[in-house]
Amino acid sequence: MESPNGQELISRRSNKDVSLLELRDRLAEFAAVRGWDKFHSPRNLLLALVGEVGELSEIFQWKGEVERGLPNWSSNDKEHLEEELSDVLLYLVRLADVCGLDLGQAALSKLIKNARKYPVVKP
Ligand SMILES: Nc1ccn([C@H]2C[C@H](O)[C@@H](COP(=O)(O)OP(=O)(O)OP(=O)(O)O)O2)c(=O)n1
Repeated sequence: MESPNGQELISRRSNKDVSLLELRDRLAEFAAVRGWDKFHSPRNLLLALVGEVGELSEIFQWKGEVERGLPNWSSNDKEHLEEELSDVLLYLVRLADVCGLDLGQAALSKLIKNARKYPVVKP
């Protein structure tokens, strides 16, 4: 079967909330069925993550300040950005998983810690 193109992938999207646990499990399966589990060590995943952050940075490099919502970007440029953001997220989720950590719970705890550190200052 032919692999779907970008437009087909976008039209298949639903409004269903995507959980970190679902991404974690889909990534684990993706690696397992390809025999890539052995390559997904914490260090390798960290390096892959940093590489993808570099690719993400290239999109913004030399552009000057960019308006929120990217009103002047083409759909191709937005799709490219979505892909690089996704690569970063996917490697991050996978890294947390192979480290045996629950990223969603950790992020919630960190948000609470941040709120305590930076209390709301009323004018
Ligand atoms: N050993 C690997 C290789 C890839 N991936 C997955 C995670 C990323 O979402 C994506 C990264 O794929 P590529 O290395 O092909 O990177 P790009 O998609 O960015 O391609 P390119 O670097 O050609 O732009 O594939 C993975 O899980 N494990």
